[in-house]
Amino acid sequence: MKIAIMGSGGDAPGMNPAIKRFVEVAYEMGHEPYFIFDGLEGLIDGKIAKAIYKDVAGIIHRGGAIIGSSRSKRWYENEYRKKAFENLKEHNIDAIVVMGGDGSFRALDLFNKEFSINFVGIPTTIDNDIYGTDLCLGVDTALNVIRDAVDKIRDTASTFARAFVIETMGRECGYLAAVSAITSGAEVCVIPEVDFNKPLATKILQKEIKEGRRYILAIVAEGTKRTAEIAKWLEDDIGMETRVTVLGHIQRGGNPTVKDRMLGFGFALKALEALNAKEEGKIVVYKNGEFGVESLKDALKPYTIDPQILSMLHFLD
Ligand SMILES: Nc1ncnc2c1ncn2[C@@H]1O[C@H](COP(=O)(O)OP(=O)(O)OP(=O)(O)O)[C@@H](O)[C@H]1O
Ligand SMILES: O=P(O)(O)OC[C@H]1O[C@](O)(CO)[C@@H](O)[C@@H]1O
Repeated sequence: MKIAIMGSGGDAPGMNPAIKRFVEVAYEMGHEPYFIFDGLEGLIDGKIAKAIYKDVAGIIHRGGAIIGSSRSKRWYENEYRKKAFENLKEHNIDAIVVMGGDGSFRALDLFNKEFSINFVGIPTTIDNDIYGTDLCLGVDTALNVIRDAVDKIRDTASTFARAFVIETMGRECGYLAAVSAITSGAEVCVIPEVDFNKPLATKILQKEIKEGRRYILAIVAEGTKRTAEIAKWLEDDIGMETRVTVLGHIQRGGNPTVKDRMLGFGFALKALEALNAKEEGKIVVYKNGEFGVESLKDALKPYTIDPQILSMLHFLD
């Protein structure tokens, strides 16, 4: 088979190890690997090329994706999807492996329904908001970037006796904020999935300050849109000078961790195995330490954060 790999939506560390493994294993299995550059935008513009071993040499440690990614407005119009199909036909591509989030899976599903181009999805997003997989590619590296940032912020917070509000990415999903708050020992965590009990937090923090607490770390998920409000509350009601740090896109960068390299390898291998087994429109998942595939319908179900993680958030109760 001629199989192309592409990135789509937000990039995530681990894409390069996945790309490397994809090319190597595709050749081992007797397939011809291709690259689609710059995501759906590149697919529309015909940025497609055969991949060779040399392309993937020395990329294992690099964040981002050597093949690029994009969000595409044009993809919503049929005329551009038709153009994309013609580009694939020109190269006789049989199937696509797409590294992306739920939006990208929807995009490829629509394409498959219209033009019968099979695809397999690799859940790739730092948000960890895909149902059925314990981890998406890139999450572990993002968590380590956040851990490093919070450790550094703690140094200055404790020196200056200040409160810090640290905003994490994740869209509507509070996974990054929750796990970061737990593993960094933050005093406050505000995520979309849990009601934040402000009166209780006020009572506890005021008591702790009386007893000598010098600084406060508050981790707020971007999806709550409460960063400014929490900063004002810490300053006005809790009475501590407060600063805000929005971590932003640094969370999407950096050398992939060992975990993300291993996940990249495993996801790529499973994606190719799924295509060999003639699976149609499946999503690769990593569950309880094993790689498997699930239907797109399942992958698009609303994600849930592991209740064990949520239960660990009750450190303010
Ligand atoms: N329902 C849809 N139908 C067709 N195409 C879609 C749909 N949703 C998204 N897409 C296409 O897929 C692209 C990627 O989707 P999106 O921007 O939502 O990122 P994603 O894959 O969910 O990843 P991330 O988690 O990083 O945001 C969009 O820019 C758009 O071109
Ligand atoms: O890179 P962009 O298009 O600004 O998107 C940012 C969004 O993408 C993500 O990094 C990944 O989905 C989200 O956490 C964030 O809200």
